[in-house]
Amino acid sequence: PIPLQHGAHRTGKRMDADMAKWRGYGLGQFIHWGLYSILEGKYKGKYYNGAAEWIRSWKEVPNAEYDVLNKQFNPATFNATAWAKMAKQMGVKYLTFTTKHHDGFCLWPSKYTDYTIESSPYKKDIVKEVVDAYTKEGIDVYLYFSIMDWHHPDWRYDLKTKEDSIAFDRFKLFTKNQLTELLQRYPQTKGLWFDGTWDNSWKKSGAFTDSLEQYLKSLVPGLIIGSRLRADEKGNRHVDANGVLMGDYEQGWERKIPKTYADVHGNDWDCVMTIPENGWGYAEKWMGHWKTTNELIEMTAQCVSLGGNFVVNFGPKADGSFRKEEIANAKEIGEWMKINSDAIYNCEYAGWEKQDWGYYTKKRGEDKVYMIVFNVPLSGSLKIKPSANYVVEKATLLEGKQQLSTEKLDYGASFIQLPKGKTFVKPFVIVLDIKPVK
Ligand SMILES: C#C[C@@H]1N[C@@H](C)[C@@H](O)[C@H]1O
Repeated sequence: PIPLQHGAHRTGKRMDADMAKWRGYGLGQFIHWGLYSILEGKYKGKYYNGAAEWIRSWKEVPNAEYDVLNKQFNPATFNATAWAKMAKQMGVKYLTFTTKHHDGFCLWPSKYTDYTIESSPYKKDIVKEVVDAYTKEGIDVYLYFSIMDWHHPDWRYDLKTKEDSIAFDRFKLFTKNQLTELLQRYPQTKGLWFDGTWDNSWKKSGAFTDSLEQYLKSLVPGLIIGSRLRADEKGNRHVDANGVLMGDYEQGWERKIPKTYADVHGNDWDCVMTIPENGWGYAEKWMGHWKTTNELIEMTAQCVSLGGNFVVNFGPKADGSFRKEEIANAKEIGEWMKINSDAIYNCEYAGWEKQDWGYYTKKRGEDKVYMIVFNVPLSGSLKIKPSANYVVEKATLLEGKQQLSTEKLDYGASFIQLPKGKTFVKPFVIVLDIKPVK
């Protein structure tokens, strides 16, 4: 291997209790809320053809006009408890919430800049309201933080001159101070979700990213940080020059899901996903296809079946209310999770040969495999092929507990017979009680 001082300091998964809990979440919620929510993806009647939270980068929007939106931000009817209760009903186990996005506006009263919620008519500490409300509902909170900060005068995309480096040194201290502030003000925080770390300035700061991660974990032992924070001393991100993951889990699955288990390289991972095709902050017009609840449930099953978590993004309006489509998705996912969450929470990759009807998940530490069925074959028989180290003792519909008959086939496969005459109109789960083969 290539000798590295600031590459990965651990190979393989983190195996402590905090990470075990993270591994078992299954379903999470992302929330993007900030000044961009005021513009709603449009400006002077023209619609931005990009992600709404990036509208400041659109040439139609003068930065000076965007940057004073803080004077308008006033979600007077914002109710963090209502958000948390919607999330609880949806069945999410963790939240990732934007404290500061690329525009540099802080939703907490940071003392390291005046570009914060205190400079808005709203004034109150939104991060605290959200952290407290979700924690009270038993949902773990992770704080999203953009390293790239378009508003800060010392931010640099690259370090070309001595002046760049002097400015960026100030910026790195500013960053460290803000992160310290977040962890000290919101001690319930379970982890940090970094973004905006793709530019050369950060890639050239490998040593700093390494010391920063170690410093943050010294402040909060057990803190969970994904692979987007670090760069090694050669400018590699996510994985170091030896291909080893830098971070507690792979954070590259943004709006994409691994195809096979091989794609996750034995790492922990989660997928963060928009309901429209792209766009995280509120946009009046969602771009392209809007994912249905069944699609979002299938993506959840797909992620958990490959050993990851699935995180659905919500983009509330400037007043803190959610659009009706997101409210419907949350409600319908919650109704499905109420019946089927056994197949999602604390489950892992089963390692059985994937079949066309859907996805397997395996309960961590138990002899139970779940079949999450999306495609019922016309034959009404679902083929399964357990891994050689297990035999199936019993097959039961999770909802209603009806036992299903099975028919042995060659090569260790079996058919599971669905009840005749029963039509399935929603994805459903079959529980397989399995026994290890001595
Ligand atoms: C690109 C990019 C950012 N990463 C996603 C999680 C959103 O925050 C988007 O703006």
